[in-house]
Amino acid sequence: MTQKVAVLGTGKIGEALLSGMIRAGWSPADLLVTARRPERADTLRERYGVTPVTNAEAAKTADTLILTVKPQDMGALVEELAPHVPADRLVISGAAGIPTAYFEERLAAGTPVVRVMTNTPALVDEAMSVISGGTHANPAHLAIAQEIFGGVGKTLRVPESQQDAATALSGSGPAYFYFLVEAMTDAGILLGLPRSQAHDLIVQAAIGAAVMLRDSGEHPVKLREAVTSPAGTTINAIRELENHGVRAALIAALEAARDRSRELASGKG
Ligand SMILES: NC(=O)C1=CN([C@@H]2O[C@H](COP(=O)(O)OP(=O)(O)OC[C@H]3O[C@@H](n4cnc5c(N)ncnc54)[C@H](OP(=O)(O)O)[C@@H]3O)[C@@H](O)[C@H]2O)C=CC1
Ligand SMILES: O=C(O)[C@@H]1CCC=N1
Repeated sequence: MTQKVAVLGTGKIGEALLSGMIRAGWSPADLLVTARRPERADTLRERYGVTPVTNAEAAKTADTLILTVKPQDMGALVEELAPHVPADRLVISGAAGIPTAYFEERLAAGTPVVRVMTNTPALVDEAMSVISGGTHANPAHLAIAQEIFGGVGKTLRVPESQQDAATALSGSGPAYFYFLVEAMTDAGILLGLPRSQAHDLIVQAAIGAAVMLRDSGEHPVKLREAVTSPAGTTINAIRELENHGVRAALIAALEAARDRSRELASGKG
């Protein structure tokens, strides 16, 4: 961990990663951050003891640059960085959609680029980070990305051709579960429960189900069967979910997210 790492564009994902790296034992002295607004830079310095720098300074000083701006802001950032990034810097992109080739075409020839799709549970060290290397990324570069993102949760290496799908599943995934919790809490209110109680019941059901999915090794169908008693309550709910096409809606939703990730590939959004 003797590397200097810079997080460029430290917003929600950048901060989640930064805070996780510090929890995982990185020294704030080895971490640089960049922000577009001075007050944001001040907040990050006060909160984490890290050093705010300009994008150009980060490019010159850090061994590894992690780019966590929105895909729509990536073009401007890469243009600003290009004259300053020596070809031996490892560039990690955390942006949805944008392929490693985009960076390789715009940065010094031979620059190693790694693409990572993480998610917001990085804030609680439960991220799923999906990692792919570009043309010049060797196993050592991938290992650095794995070390950094492994500090905030699980990692998985995939061919870059699967990154848009991974973005639809795990990158956006937390939002689908929050959406379901929100909808089920509304259902609880319809059934006469106070909102806070409905929220607590659904959240604990979600946590219990998630831990069983992770720890039991059982297929989700088996776990669902164990809840679904013959002529019981659950099967009535499942029938309504099927009647309303929830399974088909989820398949279509994730396909739409995958397609949007592909659209973002140009960096223009
Ligand atoms: N949110 C999520 O769940 C996930 C997001 N991602 C990816 O992570 C990236 C960041 O997303 P997210 O954290 O949500 O977005 P945020 O808008 O929260 O963070 C991006 C930050 O970058 C700053 N910024 C933009 N341009 C520059 C620049 N040129 N120099 C310095 N800072 C700059 C923005 O400043 P300002 O505050 O002024 O706008 C902002 O603070 C995206 O590419 C997204 O695809 C990946 C997985 C999950
Ligand atoms: O919605 C988005 O574009 C980002 C990428 C994955 C999750 N959030």
